[in-house]
Amino acid sequence: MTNAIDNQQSVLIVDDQNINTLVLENALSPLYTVYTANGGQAALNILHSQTSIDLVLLDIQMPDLDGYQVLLDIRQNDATKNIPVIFISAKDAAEDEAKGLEFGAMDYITKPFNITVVKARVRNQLSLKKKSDLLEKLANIDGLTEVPNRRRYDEKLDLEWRRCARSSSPLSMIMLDIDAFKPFNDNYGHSAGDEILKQVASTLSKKIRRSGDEAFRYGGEEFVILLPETSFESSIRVAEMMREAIEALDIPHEYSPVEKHITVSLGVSSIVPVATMSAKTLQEFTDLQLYKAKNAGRNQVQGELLQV
Ligand SMILES: Nc1nc2c(ncn2[C@@H]2O[C@H](COP(=O)(O)OP(=O)(O)OP(=O)(O)O)[C@@H](O)[C@H]2O)c(=O)[nH]1
Repeated sequence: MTNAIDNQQSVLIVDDQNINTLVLENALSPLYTVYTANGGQAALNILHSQTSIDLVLLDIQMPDLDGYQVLLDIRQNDATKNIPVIFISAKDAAEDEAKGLEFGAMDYITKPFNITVVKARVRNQLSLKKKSDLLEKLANIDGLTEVPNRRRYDEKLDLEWRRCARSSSPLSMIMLDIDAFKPFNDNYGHSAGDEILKQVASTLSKKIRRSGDEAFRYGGEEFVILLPETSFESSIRVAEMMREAIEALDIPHEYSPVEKHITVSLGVSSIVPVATMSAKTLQEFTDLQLYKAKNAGRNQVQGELLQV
């Protein structure tokens, strides 16, 4: 295995014949980070680990899991379903190639292969992968604040809801809304308002320490933070820390009825999700906590455990 270099794309070569693996590895490792597996199960072990793979070169006939079974697993798994696969096989009949492509492979190379052609096809697939990764990233990021957007939040909420339900662990949510943002915009101007949104987003992102936690722009001047596997008490502490951090920015707001600087209100809730319930239940309950914080005078955290 070659050491990963920053920004270098990664290729996983799967073949039970060592000689094929060696030839491919020699040709590709000067250009990419290369991983190798000598069977289907070994390939899935690599793909299911944290390693990020950009392309799989997959043999079809292997003694344990064959290439079709590996490809099926790749497509069924959320974390791997978008990884392009090139079949590389001695099965060289037109119907084998058609079957491989219909199965979901992006390309099909027959053995014995010409290494220059393999390199060109690998380069083409990796170039497409780079573009689709970029589009995926842009589709999930809020253009103004550069934090993940509502679309990404909807996906993540659904994913974490199901994950926490499986492990019976709490999922917590914080909803945060800037206080008196309308008078800020009205008096300081819309672009000054945009700057505040950027500063709030960046402060929230800095305050997020655990790897599973994430802040999203929910819409307008509202943000939502998801904290998987986090207790209600811990989430209240995180919310209070965020409130203090934004207040500490000390951004003047002469027209706020709350303080003479920018403040935020936060609602917090937690639940141990059950698969039969909708994740929106938690969202609506957290929104209710935010409403309580606004009604109780703003610049504060309100929360309640959601029990089923
Ligand atoms: N600058 C800027 N303003 C935005 C953006 N999205 C929403 N807003 C403004 O956010 C303000 C939200 O105002 P309201 O919902 O009345 O709330 P508020 O004045 O913050 O009052 P409370 O939330 O009750 O404290 C409106 O003036 C919107 O125009 C944005 O992207 N940029």
